[in-house]
Amino acid sequence: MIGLYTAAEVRAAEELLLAATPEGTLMQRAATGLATVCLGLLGRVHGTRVTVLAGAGNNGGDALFAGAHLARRGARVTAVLLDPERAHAAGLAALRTAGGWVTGPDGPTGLERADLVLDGIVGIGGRGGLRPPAAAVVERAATGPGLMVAVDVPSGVDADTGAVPGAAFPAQHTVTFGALKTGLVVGEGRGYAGRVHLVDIGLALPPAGVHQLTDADVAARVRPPHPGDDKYTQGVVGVVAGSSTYPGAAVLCTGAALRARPGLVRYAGTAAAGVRAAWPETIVTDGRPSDAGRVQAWVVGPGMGTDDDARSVLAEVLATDLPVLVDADALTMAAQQPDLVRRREAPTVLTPHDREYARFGAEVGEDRVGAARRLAADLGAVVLLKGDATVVAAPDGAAYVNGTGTPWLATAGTGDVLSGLTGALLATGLPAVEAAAAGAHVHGRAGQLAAEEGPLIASDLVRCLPATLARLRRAPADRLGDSGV
Ligand SMILES: NC(=O)C1=CN([C@@H]2O[C@H](COP(=O)(O)OP(=O)(O)OC[C@H]3O[C@@H](n4cnc5c(N)ncnc54)[C@H](O)[C@@H]3O)[C@@H](O)[C@H]2O)[C@@H](O)CC1
Ligand SMILES: [K+]
Repeated sequence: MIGLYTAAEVRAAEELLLAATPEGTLMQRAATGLATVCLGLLGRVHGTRVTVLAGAGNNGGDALFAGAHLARRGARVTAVLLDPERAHAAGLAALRTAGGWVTGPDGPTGLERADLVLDGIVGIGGRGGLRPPAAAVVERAATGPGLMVAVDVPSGVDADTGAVPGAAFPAQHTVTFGALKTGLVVGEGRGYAGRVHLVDIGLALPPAGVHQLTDADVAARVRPPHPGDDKYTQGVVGVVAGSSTYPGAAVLCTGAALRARPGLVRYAGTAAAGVRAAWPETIVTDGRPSDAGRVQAWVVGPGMGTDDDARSVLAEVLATDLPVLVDADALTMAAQQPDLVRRREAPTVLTPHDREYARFGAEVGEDRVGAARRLAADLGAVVLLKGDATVVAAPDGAAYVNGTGTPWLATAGTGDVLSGLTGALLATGLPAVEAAAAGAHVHGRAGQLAAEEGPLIASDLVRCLPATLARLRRAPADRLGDSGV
C-alpha cells in the first residue's frame, strides 16, 4: 500500500530529521532529487532553457538550488522571483554562482521559449488560491511551450485535500519530497499534478491514515479458488436490482458479480426473467430476497425504484446480519431512513456519487476524504464516494484514494458494475473497507483495459473483468496507481 500524507504529518517528520542533520541537508537532498528528475525529463541539458518560478519560502529554495544544478550542467536558467526581497538567499546565491539569470514577474521571464518550467512558487506552506502576481505568471507559463514541472506540490493546489480554490500550476510532472501528499491524488489536485515522482529525503514517517492500493495489494485480496473450494466457500452474492421494465441494471450488476468469480450469484426481483436470459449461471427468483436462498452478502439498489415495494425490500435486506452494499435507488431511500443503516451490526457499504451523498444532508465540498470519513462515522458504514479519484472511508477513519480509472468510465451503467463487483468481493469475506477499495481499483483497471479498444460501454467492463483480474496478478508489487485516458 502507498501511504498518503498531510502537510502537517510531513512537517512533523521533517522537524525530527532537520534536528538530526546539518543545516540545509534536506533541501540539498530535495533539490538534487528534483534536478535528477528534470535531467531525465529533458534528456539533453546543455543549451536548454529553464525558467524557475521562485516564491519566498523553502519551496522556492528547492527550485533555485535545482536550477543551479541544471545551470552547472549547461542549461540556460532564468529565475523569476515572485517576491524578490524575500527570496531564499542561499538558493539565489547558488543560482547566481552557477551562472543563472534573475528577474521579476514583469521582467524577461523566458517563459515564451522555455523547454522546462519549474514551479517553486509555493509548496506545503501554500494557503488559499494563488495571489494575483503568482496567478498571472502561472497563466503565462501554461500558454508557453515549456514542460511544466511542479516542485513538491503544484502551486495553488491544497496539499491535504486537493482543493484548487483559484488559479493553480497545471503540472505535467510533480516531483514531491519525502512522502506523497494526499492532495496530489484526490479531488481537483489530481488533475493538476500530472505524473508524480517521489524523491526520498530520508523522512521516517508514521503509518499513514490514508492509503492507495497497488495492483499487487488488490491481487493479494482477490484470491483465486483453492483446490478444496466449492461454490459456497468462494462466496455467494445476492443481487436485488432492476425491474421488469428496466432489467438493464440487474443484468449488469449480476454479470459483474459473476465475472468477479464468486461461487454463486443469486438474484431476487422483478427482472428475474431478463437476468436468467442474460446469465443462465444465476439462480433467480422473482420473489423477495428471503426467497432467494442462502447468501453471504447482498447488493441492493441499482434500478430497483423507490416505491413502497422497493422500500420494504430494502428494509428486509438491511435487517439481515449479512454485509450489504447499498447503491443508487437504495441510497435515495436510505438517506430518508438513515437509522436503517445506523442500527446494523453487520458491515454496510454505501456507494454514493456527489449528488447521492448530498441526500444524506451535507454537500461533499472540497475535502473529499474528509467528506467520506464524516458520513462513514455518522452512519457506522463504509462510504465509497465515487469520483475521478474514488475515496473509500471506514467509520474508524481508515481511508483509501483510488488510483485507477479513465474518464471513459463516466457512462451509463458503470456504477451497476462497480456494485456487483464489490458485492462479490464482500461475499468472499474481505473486510468491507478493503472490499470497497479493491472493488474501486479493479473497476478502474477494467475501464482502462476496455478503453484500449475505444469508447466503452458498461457491459464491456463486465466482459473485461476476468482479464483485468488476471493482469493484476501479474503486476509488479510496487506499481503506483495510474489512470489512462
Ligand atoms: N522543511 C524542510 O526542511 C524542507 C522543506 N522543503 C520544501 O519546503 C516547502 C515548504 O516550505 P515553506 O514552509 O517555506 O512554505 P512554502 O515555500 O510552501 O510557502 C511559503 C511561501 O508561500 C507564500 N504563499 C503562501 N500561500 C500563497 C498563495 N496562495 N499565493 C502565493 N504565495 C503564497 C508565503 O507568503 C510564503 O512566502 C515544501 O513544500 C518543500 O518544497 C524541502 O526543501 C525539503 C526540506
Ligand atoms: K510548487
